[in-house]
Amino acid sequence: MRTHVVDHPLVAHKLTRLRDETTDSPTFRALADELVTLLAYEATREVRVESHDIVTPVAPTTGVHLARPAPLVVPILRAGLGMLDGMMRLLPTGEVGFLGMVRNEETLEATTYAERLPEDLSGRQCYVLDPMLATGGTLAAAIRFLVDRGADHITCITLLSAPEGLAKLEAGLAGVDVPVTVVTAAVDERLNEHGYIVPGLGDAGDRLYGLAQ
Ligand SMILES: O=P(O)(O)OC[C@H]1O[C@H](OP(=O)(O)OP(=O)(O)O)[C@H](O)[C@@H]1O
Ligand SMILES: O=c1cc[nH]c(=O)[nH]1
Ligand SMILES: [Mg+2]
Repeated sequence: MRTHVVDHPLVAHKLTRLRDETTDSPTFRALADELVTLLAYEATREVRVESHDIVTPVAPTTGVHLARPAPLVVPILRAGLGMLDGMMRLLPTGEVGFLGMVRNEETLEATTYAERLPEDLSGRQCYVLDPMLATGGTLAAAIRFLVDRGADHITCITLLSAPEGLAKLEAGLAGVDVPVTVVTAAVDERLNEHGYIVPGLGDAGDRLYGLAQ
């Protein structure tokens, strides 16, 4: 597993505003949207392209276009939905599959409550969107879903990651024969006793969409 921390002053600036507890929901949504577009630029560095002939007003030339099958973008509900538009701005011809997952706040175990993915992901590049990689349980389960269906290249985009979660994810991927990359805006200090990222930004889903029942 590779981890790529996007080191850019605009990312750091927007992330600081996102973390601030005084940032309201509309601003939080706008910042998450802007941040994911900046991260997506790095995350799509290995997106597959193929040669494509065109004619400019001056001369014929050969460029590239995105290869088929189209990449699959997978937001993890709820909070990953806040990253979807920002991602699709860069990959408008991508397809979208959905995974609904929630972490039990006592046991910190993730369970899946919704799944709408193509049955066959053979030969597909997948981009998983989830703002928070805390214990890593949610992303580990999401990656397993995609690998079981045949995905052969997986990139996870997160806004914040915890060192414990990155280590757990890497250990859990031992024996998985698919390249996995995590692209993140920051690796924070640690998890607290409730499994929250420190300093973090709190509950991403709640800050995007309000308190869950
Ligand atoms: O790395 P982990 O320890 O698994 O935690 C991370 C997960 O927790 C949050 O989701 P949550 O369960 O709060 O659901 P929500 O998006 O509906 O708020 C977050 O959006 C991640 O999906
Ligand atoms: O810090 C955290 C950890 C898990 N989920 C969140 O939304 N925030
Ligand atoms: Mg939540």
